[in-house]
Amino acid sequence: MSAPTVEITVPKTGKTIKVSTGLFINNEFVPSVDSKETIQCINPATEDVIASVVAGSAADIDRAVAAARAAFKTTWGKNVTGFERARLIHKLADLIERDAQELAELETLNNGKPVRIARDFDIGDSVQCLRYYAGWADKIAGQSLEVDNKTKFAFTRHDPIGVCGQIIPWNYPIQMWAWKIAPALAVGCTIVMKPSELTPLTALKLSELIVEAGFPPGVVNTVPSLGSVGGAALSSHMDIDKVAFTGSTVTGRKIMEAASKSNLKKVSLELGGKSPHIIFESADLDQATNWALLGILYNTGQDCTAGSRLFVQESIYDKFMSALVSKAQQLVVTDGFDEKASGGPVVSKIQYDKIFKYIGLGKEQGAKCVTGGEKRPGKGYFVDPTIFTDVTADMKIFQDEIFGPVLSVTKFKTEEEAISHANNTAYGLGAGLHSNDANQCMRVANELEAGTVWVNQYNILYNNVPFGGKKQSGIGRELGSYALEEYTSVKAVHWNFGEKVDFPF
Ligand SMILES: NC(=O)C1=CN([C@@H]2O[C@H](COP(=O)(O)OP(=O)(O)OC[C@H]3O[C@@H](n4cnc5c(N)ncnc54)[C@H](O)[C@@H]3O)[C@@H](O)[C@H]2O)C=CC1
Ligand code: BAL
Repeated sequence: MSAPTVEITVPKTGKTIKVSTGLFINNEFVPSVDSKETIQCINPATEDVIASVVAGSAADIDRAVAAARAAFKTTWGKNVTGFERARLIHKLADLIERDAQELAELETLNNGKPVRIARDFDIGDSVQCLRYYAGWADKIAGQSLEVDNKTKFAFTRHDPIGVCGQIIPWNYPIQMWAWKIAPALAVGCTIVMKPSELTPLTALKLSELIVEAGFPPGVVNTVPSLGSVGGAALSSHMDIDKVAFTGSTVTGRKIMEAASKSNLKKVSLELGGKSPHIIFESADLDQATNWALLGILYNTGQDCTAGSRLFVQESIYDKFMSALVSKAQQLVVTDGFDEKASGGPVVSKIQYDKIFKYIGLGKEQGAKCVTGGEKRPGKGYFVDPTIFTDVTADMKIFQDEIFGPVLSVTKFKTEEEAISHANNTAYGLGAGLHSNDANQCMRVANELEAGTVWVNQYNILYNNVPFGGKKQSGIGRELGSYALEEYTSVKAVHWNFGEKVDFPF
């Protein structure tokens, strides 16, 4: 039996896109084994239901894992050359590039982000990410190690780790899909992908491209499911070798616990943040205001590296803040299909309510809201850029990840004070600083406790540069050659070509 489909007409091109709303297993769309539950996909700009997709069960995860294991043992894993893996990944990248507009519009409908950004940045980067890892696929190599010049040597193999569960969030549904599958496929792993229940549509559409690219059945499988069902089943599965996750720190802890209580699978976690962004008095103030706004408002603040705590040196504070607030008020937050949109709605009612809860807490705890912070009338989960000043370290808006367009600003006097404020957090994902003093840039970058530090810029990532967190922002690295280590298992082979052993020894 095949799975149902839904026809969705996207506003910009007026095209009608057919999306399968079932599970994608063994290169086919199929209904659930036992679940009658569905997940409703909402357009956050209008609050309309776009589609309902299957809510996969634990039994569906079992079926997908079995397909992935069979492929790993037969058509993928060590049974396919790196050259062939590269060819297929390149083909997938080409197909995504071909369908970029359609995919972008579907992404905007379900996630809310501006279609221009979805197409040119999220999808543009995803295509590059696939091509970057396609380049690695035929270059996965171990080491040859001298242990004894006469009778023995050793070498290592970098084997694919096996079947990988990949659990992705809703803030970058296509891009996180690409970041996860590209390195895994490049080294020869097979995949069971669980998209976020809030944004499953593009992962289902991308699954069609997996077939068209020519990947063998079972190499990539997609199971839309609730986190507490499908995500939990993947994390505790006895036949999954690795779980890669992007999402909240709370869920990251659950995944690690489930992994430790099941088969001790390898886990990589890309979690939350409360990233500091420091503006020193020598900075180019016009540029620094632009980067500060991009840091907090890109993707409507729904970004794990959002520069949500801004520290501004006292001597430039008034001038900087007046420019920052005036620019923030010029940004257009509206339906992502509107050409003028710099930002769209936040993804869901839950996220909208969470953001306004924190805005309320900021006001209650004595921070000064200098722009935004009010609900708009009408439909859609729109939150205007919101800036709080006079924020102190004891306030909730200073410590907690809000995941919305809400900036906390704190004034500082000295470099030491700025560093101390910046590191006063349980998180350690991103950090940024602006200064024209090269020695200061180097000193401060060295002191900041974060997996990524941006100097005189913010939030710009490249596929060849590693990304990940320290402290409670995560474990492991994505992107760059570092991500390959997350998906490989190193085997040491010791070879004897002459040494004899006496018996009894
Ligand atoms: N670091 C990041 O990029 C992200 C951070 N977040 C943070 O998390 C907050 C809550 O958002 P949520 O959507 O609830 O995040 P979440 O961490 O619950 O969801 C992310 C993914 O984890 C899955 N999941 C949920 N519970 C699970 C479980 N027990 N086992 C395995 N997988 C599970 C979800 O289905 C989704 O696919 C946001 O307000 C934000 O602060 C959310 C999304 C991305
Ligand atoms: N911007 C990096 C990925 C994330 O926010 O989840």
